[in-house]
Amino acid sequence: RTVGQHITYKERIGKGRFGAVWRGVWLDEDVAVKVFTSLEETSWNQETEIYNTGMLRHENILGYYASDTVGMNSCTHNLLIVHYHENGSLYDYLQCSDIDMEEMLILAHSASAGLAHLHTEIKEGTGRHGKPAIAHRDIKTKNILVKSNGQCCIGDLGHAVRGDVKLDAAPEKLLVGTKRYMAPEVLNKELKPDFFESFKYVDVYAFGLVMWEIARRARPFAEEYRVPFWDVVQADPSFEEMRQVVGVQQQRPPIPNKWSKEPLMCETAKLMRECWAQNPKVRLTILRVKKNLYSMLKSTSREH
Ligand SMILES: Nc1cccc(Nc2ncnc3[nH]ccc(=O)c23)c1
Repeated sequence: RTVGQHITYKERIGKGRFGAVWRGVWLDEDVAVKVFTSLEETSWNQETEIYNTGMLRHENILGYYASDTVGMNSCTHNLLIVHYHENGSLYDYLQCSDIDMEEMLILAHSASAGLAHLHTEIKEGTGRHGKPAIAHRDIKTKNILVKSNGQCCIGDLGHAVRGDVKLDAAPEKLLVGTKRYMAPEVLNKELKPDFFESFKYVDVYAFGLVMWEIARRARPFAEEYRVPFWDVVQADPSFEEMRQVVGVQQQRPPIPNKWSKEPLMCETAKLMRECWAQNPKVRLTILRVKKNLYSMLKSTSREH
């Protein structure tokens, strides 16, 4: 009896594009199990392969237990078993509570630390397996989870690509990710697939939008939760709609004037602007974003 059979399924907690997510118990551990239907085999394979890349364990990457295939006669199901987080996604978390500036910085910094770990190539060392640089390609608040310690961890690696493998650069293969969060170069179909850095620039653009979603919920200026471009494109926007708004008109989420009264909100606004710049090469690296957020975090009250 392989890993898949030992799971006790408790309740269905999510329904994504790729299969459903269940809360379960496996060997006394709370787990989340993503159940892929057989037609989502590629996404399950990709997410499994990425998780099995060496040295992918990190406090700000969604913890992986196992992948398994369980078959009931004809229909087989592919499973991905990960750590369970009661708070759910950052998208869920930001809906139900506003936050203070320190929480804002902890959420943003920890998410940037997870993305920085993905982006960073770690060379083989004595006794270390190393890891290739990895680009996520679907950064958004729904793919980031909130841990009980208030830090984020990055999930949903189904679209991730490694810097050390040749990518099938068929044009339609490059239009992955969530349209609302697509960078201008993706929407204008100007992405350079043979240049791995361009996938990192795409991640940083989306990270800027995530920072805006978090910052908007920070007291004393907290506003209702909104997704980026909530007021300029319709729900489930088309590719063409997003291309017009982000690619052609170069629109970005609005920075409220009242943020200029508070130095930390000013700096946060500056950071997100440097993430979502139209020209990919002008954007900060996620490592620089992480360092800036950490120095802002240190300047707030409690030590970190
Ligand atoms: N990428 C990926 C793969 C497998 C499960 C998930 N989702 C989750 N993982 C951990 N805790 C959670 N808590 C609440 C809702 C969730 O959806 C959830 C994401």
